[in-house]
Amino acid sequence: MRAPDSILPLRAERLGFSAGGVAILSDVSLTLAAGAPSIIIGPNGAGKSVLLRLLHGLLAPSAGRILWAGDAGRRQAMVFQRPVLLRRSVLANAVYPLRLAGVAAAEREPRARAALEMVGLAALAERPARRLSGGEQQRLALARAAALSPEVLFLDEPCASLDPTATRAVEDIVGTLAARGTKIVMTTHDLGQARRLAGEVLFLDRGRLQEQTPAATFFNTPATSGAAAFLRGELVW
Ligand SMILES: Nc1ncnc2c1ncn2[C@@H]1O[C@H](COP(=O)(O)OP(=O)(O)OP(=O)(O)O)[C@@H](O)[C@H]1O
Repeated sequence: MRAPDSILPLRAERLGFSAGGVAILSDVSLTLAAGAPSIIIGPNGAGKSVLLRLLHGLLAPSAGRILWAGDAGRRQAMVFQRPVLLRRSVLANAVYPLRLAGVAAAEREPRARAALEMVGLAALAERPARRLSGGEQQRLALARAAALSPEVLFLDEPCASLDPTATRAVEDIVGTLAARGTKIVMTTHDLGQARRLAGEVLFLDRGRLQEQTPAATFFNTPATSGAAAFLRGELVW
């Protein structure tokens, strides 16, 4: 089923990515539909970030193709492990992408402030963004993306360098966005986090998609021996 005017589902057909003659992703086919978060997990170097960058359009596939159901344009966004913030205030960082997106001037600040409120940074709006803690910076990056109301939000290891409290704050924001109807597609190293957030799990191993399975099924009865070994902690991260 597809809502009218939706950019979902997103389909990848036999996606491949090679660099310097080395295959990094091979033959990845998947469909991402609206609904609960899709969480991509797998050992170190499996190709999780590369897959996310391909889907977002930051990398061009060496093989296969990516098909959105509508004009994805600015309706999909990505937040990276280490956000790059402007050397300006928190508020200015949240306003800037709205200006780039052509949002009417009068609407920018209210939308940016609402997004800051959502991530718990409203009180820090006038602070220099680069003075924020790592967790606050990541929350600002999420606010900046959320202000654009994307239908799909790609998150690449958003909690990689955060402590448990900051991690939970980011997870709460991800949960809020998902509940509002934003499709979250996220990579993580943290199996606990995957259990907490995932509607479905995509398990990637050595550049191949081994499973795309509803989360409860994946964690209880993974279909592949590789995923079972990974869940037992037997695959190198
Ligand atoms: N643009 C690129 N050019 C060449 N090699 C790359 C490029 N991007 C990633 N790689 C290599 O591709 C492999 C997969 O990288 P990727 O970052 O997607 O893995 P990952 O699953 O996200 O790993 P990790 O869990 O360590 O973050 C790695 O061996 C990496 O060095």
